[in-house]
Amino acid sequence: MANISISEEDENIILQVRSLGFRTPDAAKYRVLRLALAKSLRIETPPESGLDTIEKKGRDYDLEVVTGFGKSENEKGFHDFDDAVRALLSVYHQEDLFASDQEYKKLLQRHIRRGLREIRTSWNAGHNFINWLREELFQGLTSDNAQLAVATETDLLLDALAEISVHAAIRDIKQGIRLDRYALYLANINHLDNLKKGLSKLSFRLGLPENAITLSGNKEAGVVNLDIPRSPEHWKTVAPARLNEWADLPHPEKLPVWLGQTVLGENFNMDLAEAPHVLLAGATGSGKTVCLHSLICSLLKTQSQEKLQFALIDPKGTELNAYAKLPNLFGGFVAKSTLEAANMLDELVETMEARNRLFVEMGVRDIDEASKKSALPRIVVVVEELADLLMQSRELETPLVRLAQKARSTGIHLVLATQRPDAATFSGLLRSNIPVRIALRVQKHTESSIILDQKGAEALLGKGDMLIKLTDQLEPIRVHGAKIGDSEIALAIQKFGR
Ligand SMILES: Nc1ncnc2c1ncn2[C@@H]1O[C@H](COP(=O)(O)OP(=O)(O)OP(=O)(O)O)[C@@H](O)[C@H]1O
Repeated sequence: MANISISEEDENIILQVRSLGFRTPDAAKYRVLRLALAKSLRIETPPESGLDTIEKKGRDYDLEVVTGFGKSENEKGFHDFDDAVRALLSVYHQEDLFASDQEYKKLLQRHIRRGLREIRTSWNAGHNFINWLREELFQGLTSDNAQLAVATETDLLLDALAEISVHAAIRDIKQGIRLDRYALYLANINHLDNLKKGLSKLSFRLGLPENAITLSGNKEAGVVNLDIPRSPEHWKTVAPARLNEWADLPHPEKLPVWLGQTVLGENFNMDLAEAPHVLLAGATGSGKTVCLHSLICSLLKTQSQEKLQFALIDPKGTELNAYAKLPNLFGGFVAKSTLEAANMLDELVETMEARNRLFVEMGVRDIDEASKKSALPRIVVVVEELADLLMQSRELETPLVRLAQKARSTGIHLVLATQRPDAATFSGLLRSNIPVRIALRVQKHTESSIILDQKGAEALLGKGDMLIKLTDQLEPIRVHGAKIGDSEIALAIQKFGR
């Protein structure tokens, strides 16, 4: 029987695709050879004759298993599509390959070797295999074929769902900013349990990291939303211009803050005055500083100097420099050293107490009532790295806790950022008084639990992908931030300065 010989390198890539791409180490290897053939046929020029020689031979594959050549139609387990392959190659090479088995085998081997070489160079185990397949095999297709690509993806999803015993119909697919949202109709309610339990297997099966796929409710009965992330090349960006557009709208909130857009692209904003304090945590590089900029710039763009002051504490000394020239900074500067931070926190506690005394004299309960009689600015306190601050001086937790417990009614609000969400940084006393939590991507699910009281942040996509929990009762909302840069910050400061 005619054979297809391949090199040792090619045999290695077959093994890799099988175990790391398809993620089924015992899948038939000939599937990878067929993939290589498809890949080679996508190239317009015929494979060179140089491919006929190989340096280090790997092994031979029987054509019988690759195309079904020589198998009788009645034999079980193999579909003989040798005729189809032969016809394809005949058209491709403009020669009748039904006339010569030898010529057919030679050209088929060239294609397979070329295809495997292409796979070796364009895919590696770190890539998302499904996305790679989509790009490599379906790129540049007409819209009809693009629909075919979507259909293939949908089939893959349905197959993967069937493997975890979920039989579903896809009601709708919406392309979000970084995720595709599949609305799945489950005829049998028991399948919802299977889906919940099988989510990580589903992620694995679709070539995604564990927990990458998330589930949420849908208004329609029997329907759930499955959010499946796309690879970063296919993300849409949330442009910083969205913040400007949002800032131009009327805002009933006292301290409106825009943090980005939800999965399907709706603006996400909240009222920091109602929060009334926020923890913002995520691993290094997850986008904390950029998110802080979004928060600060929202306030600069919507508030005036008479209504708002910032108290800025930046133990790293590098992240909040852009705001050093703000006209009405609390204390007049950005606190960087431990001593400066300690003094600033003490002054904030004194301000809180002085305001409380003033409210008693005025016969009012809080800043809202007081502001009707005399202008008092709210104060937003930003700590850029809580862990650094507390490591330098553990005592600084005391004024922070006092502010967290009592400052709300006096119009002082805390925004505490940290890249180390551990029990030492975010102690029980702070936890119970900081209700709003923003989690960017973290390393471990235990860190996610410290921030949100549940896992999930370890599976975020980084770069401003976040889960926001507004109160203890609500499920966190997924939001993608905008990359607010120096020019947006400069413009926001200019607007506030006026
Ligand atoms: N919303 C976003 N959209 C796109 N890219 C982003 C976004 N947010 C952050 N990034 C990218 O991630 C990088 C790191 O962001 P950032 O400096 O905010 O992280 P960080 O969590 O503060 O890191 P560190 O703790 O090390 O300071 C940015 O330089 C930017 O390239």
